[in-house]
This record gives sequence, C-alpha cells and structure tokens, in this order.
Amino acid sequence: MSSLLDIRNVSKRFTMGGLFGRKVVDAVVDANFSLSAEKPEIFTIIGESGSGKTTLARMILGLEDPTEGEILFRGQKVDRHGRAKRLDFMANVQPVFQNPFEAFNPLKKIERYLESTARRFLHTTDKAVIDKAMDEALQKVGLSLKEVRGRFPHEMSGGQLQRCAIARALIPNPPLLIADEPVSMVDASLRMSIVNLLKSLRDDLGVSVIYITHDLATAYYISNRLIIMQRGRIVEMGDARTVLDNPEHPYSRLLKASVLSTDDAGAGKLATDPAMVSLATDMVGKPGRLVDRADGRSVRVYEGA
Ligand SMILES: Nc1ncnc2c1ncn2[C@@H]1O[C@H](COP(=O)(O)OP(=O)(O)OP(=O)(O)O)[C@@H](O)[C@H]1O
Repeated sequence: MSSLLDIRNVSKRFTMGGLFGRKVVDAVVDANFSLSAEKPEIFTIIGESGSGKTTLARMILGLEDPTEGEILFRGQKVDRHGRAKRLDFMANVQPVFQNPFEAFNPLKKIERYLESTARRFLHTTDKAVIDKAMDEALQKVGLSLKEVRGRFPHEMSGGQLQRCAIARALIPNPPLLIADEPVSMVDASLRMSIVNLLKSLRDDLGVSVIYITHDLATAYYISNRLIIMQRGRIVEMGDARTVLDNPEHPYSRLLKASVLSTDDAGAGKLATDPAMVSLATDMVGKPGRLVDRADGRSVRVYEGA
C-alpha cells in the first residue's frame, strides 16, 4: 500500500533564553505514524493544551522543521525551503485553522481570499475559470459563490466563515487537510455541521483529514484512527473506537474521565480526581516504549510499571 504521509521518528525541541536561564521544551518526541494514499481517513490527534498537537501539525504543514526525524508526503521529504516545491506541496496539504475570524481580514471581502487562492494554485487569471473553481469549492461545503459574493467576514456566522475557510482550502483539490481545532471557536449549535462536513469530505470526496482536538466526543464520532499525546509523546494509538471505548494508558483514561473545567474551556485543561491525575502524570518525561496490542492499538509502557 502506498502512503500519503509518513511521520518517521519526528521530534521537535524548542530552546529559549540566553546563556543563563536556558529553557528547553521537547514539544514532540519521536512521533511515528503513516496515512495510506488509498484509504482516506480522519486521523485525529488528541491531547490537552501543550501536548504538542499544533507543533506536530506545523511540521506536517512544513511551517516548522523537525529537530530530528523526517516527514514524507507521497514518499518525498517535506521541504519548506524551495518556493516551487513549496507551492506544489501546499496544493496537496492544506490547513484549516481554529479561528475563522482570524483567518480572514475583516476589511476584505471573503471572495478575495478565494480568488487569490484560485489564481495561485490554478495558475490562471481567467475570471470565468476562477469563479467556477470558487463556486465548486463553496458547493462542496454547502455554500455557493452567489451567497458569498460581496460579503465581509463579519456578515457571516462563525460556522459559515469556517465553511468558507474550508472551501478556500479545497480549491487546489488537496488529498490532505490539516484541521487544527476547527470547531473550537464555532458556536456549539453549529459545531456538528462542521464535523459532519469533514466526514463528508472524507466519504464523498476522498480527502484525508488530520483532525486536531481535545474534544473526545467529536473525535469519537468522526475519527478512523487516533493518537493520544501527552507532553509531546504518543501514549496510545489505534482505531478510534477501540481506544476510546476502553483506553489503556493512564493518561488516555484520565482524558476520558475528565471534565474540562469551564473557566478553561477551549484551553483544554484537565480537572478531575487527583489520584487519577497523579497516576497519569507520573510517567511524564519517561520515555517508555510503544507496544503493539492484539487488538491493533499501541500503548506506551514503562520499565518496572
Ligand atoms: N515557537 C515556540 N517556541 C517555544 N516553545 C514552543 C513554541 N511552540 C510551541 N512551544 C511549546 O511546545 C509545547 C507544545 O505546544 P503546542 O502548541 O504544540 O501544544 P498543543 O497541544 O497544540 O496546545 P494547544 O491545545 O494549547 O494549542 C508547549 O510547551 C509550548 O509552550
């Protein structure tokens, strides 16, 4: 089976500060997984705030170089330095960000973004071709150019604007979308429609999605496979239902049992039974190793545990 994306022994270390007070953060440690080119899927990355989800996403998008390891897209190393290669890569791997209101300039009509994306990736200035591409992409997300034309971002709901952001990402017909918390800034009532949209992109258009979230409910609902990250390390990986029905790693269990504290809603902080927290956090920083289980999942285990 050929692969769409290979994450091979990928680590990212940030070093901050000067000679005195140097601080090192291991944002991602030795991540490994692959997505198949033949079988589109929603592959979810779950973890609380600071677990390394966004750093991993930024490396996949070629916005950040790994400190170690390599990322291959269709067998080619992701290279963020050559312009032509970069444009070709971006046509294939498109981001959808958390806050659609930040993704669009409030003073610019929405269609301007779609237009410039179409011009850039379709290499054309032909207005009819550009309009067609914009309309097709908008239709894929349940909108149309007629509805969007002439409108500014504030004239749309968060859900509609996120649809426009997804439509923009779909213009080059990418096989892979990287959606970093795409529903967390969208009104609760509209969230499911965006989640269902991601599902239909997979099922109807064959687009694979890396879905980044700390929301277990939507992850359970749409994911084929998932990884659970704790402080940069994958602690459990496998079929979404297998893992979430019966999580094995203490941190995965903690996530499932946790209620996100209301004051930190959106930040994904955990608030739960202290004994469980201590069990789940005891292994932070310990390397352990991922061990394959008979049910197809992998779980990080620790010497002497
Ligand atoms: N550019 C950077 N420089 C220094 N440290 C960074 C940088 N980017 C991320 N980090 C650190 O790396 C760790 C992982 O951060 P990351 O944003 O990837 O986590 P996350 O799981 O996406 O969190 P959130 O859900 O809050 O977005 C954090 O400790 C963060 O402070």
